[in-house]
Amino acid sequence: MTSFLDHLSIYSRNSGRMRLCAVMRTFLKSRSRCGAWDRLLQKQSRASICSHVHSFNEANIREKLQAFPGGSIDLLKQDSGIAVLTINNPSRMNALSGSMMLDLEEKVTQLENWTDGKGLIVCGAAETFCSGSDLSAVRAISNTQDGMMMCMFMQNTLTRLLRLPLISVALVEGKALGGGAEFITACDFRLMAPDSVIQFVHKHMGLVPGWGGAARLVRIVGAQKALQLLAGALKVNPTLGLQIGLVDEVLKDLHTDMAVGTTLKQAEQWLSNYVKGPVPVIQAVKKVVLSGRELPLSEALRTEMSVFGTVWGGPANLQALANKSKHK
Ligand SMILES: CCCC(=O)SCCNC(=O)CCNC(=O)[C@H](O)C(C)(C)COP(=O)(O)OP(=O)(O)OC[C@H]1O[C@@H](n2cnc3c(N)ncnc32)[C@H](O)[C@@H]1OP(=O)(O)O
Repeated sequence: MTSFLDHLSIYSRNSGRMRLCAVMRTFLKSRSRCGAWDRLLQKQSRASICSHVHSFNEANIREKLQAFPGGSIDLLKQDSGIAVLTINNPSRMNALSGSMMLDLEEKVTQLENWTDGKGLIVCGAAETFCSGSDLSAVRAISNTQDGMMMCMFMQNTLTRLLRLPLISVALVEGKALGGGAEFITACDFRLMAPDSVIQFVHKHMGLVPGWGGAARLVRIVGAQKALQLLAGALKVNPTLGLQIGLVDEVLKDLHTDMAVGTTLKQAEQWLSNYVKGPVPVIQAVKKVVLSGRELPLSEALRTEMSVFGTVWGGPANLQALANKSKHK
């Protein structure tokens, strides 16, 4: 547990004012009766890490965010076990308004409680992904304290999104800019439509990522490439995305191949390869990979064992044994 908490100490190094680390330690230690998985995962953030932070008034930030309405985050949970989360604010290229940030958190909570879920596709409405934070809200809360509160709220929400026991994929059509580029790093996989672009434009805005996008990007593409993408504010097209490992697949061009269906259909098809099978097994797969990704080895091994215990001798395991499965 120590090392995981040490990861969190970055908050206290970066912000003398907020003194997050000590508070988070106390908070997470108070949960020590739960398994490693529970400690790691989202239930802590439901109560919200943020609410335990000195000088972070969650009600206050909610009120502030609510003052910037527009757009919505729509969630469709399907019988297939794949949900579709749509960033919906087309008149602003799906920029995230304050109310959409609140909406996103509410939808993540719903997904945390979705016991039948296996997969998640995150996409944007009207053939574009997301142009980042709504600039009118950014302008209005440009003081440091409000900016940091918004940043923490979004970090918390996107961390919970990434930690869902669902296999998630971002479907990038059009543009994923700024916070939109950060958003896609909070999914397990990324698919790009042929003419789409991912760009961490933060540098051009006099910013760095704040929604956890830099930390996640380093883990996805490595520190060298992440530095290039952020310092150069490079435009990542599908070819570059594939080359650096930011993108897992480029979708077929709808204009040249009418048979492939919509981009969403293509994404569902792609994801279906990874979510075939019983819910407990698919969720267990996500859990062991997530703990391997986030925890120190010794703790990841312990978590893996406890997750293993949930499927060993379970219905799917017994069925496979009874069928004398061969894997030719
Ligand atoms: C920690 C988070 C950091 C951040 O996310 S900071 C925000 C970073 N994002 C940006 O700076 C994006 C700025 N926008 C753009 O570069 C361009 O609008 C973009 C997305 C390339 C689209 O260009 P075009 O296709 O030419 O379309 P356009 O410029 O006419 O935009 C259509 C309407 O959408 C609006 N829009 C686009 N991005 C927005 C945003 N982030 N916040 C608020 N409004 C935004 C834009 O103002 C325009 O509205 P209107 O038609 O002029 O009323």
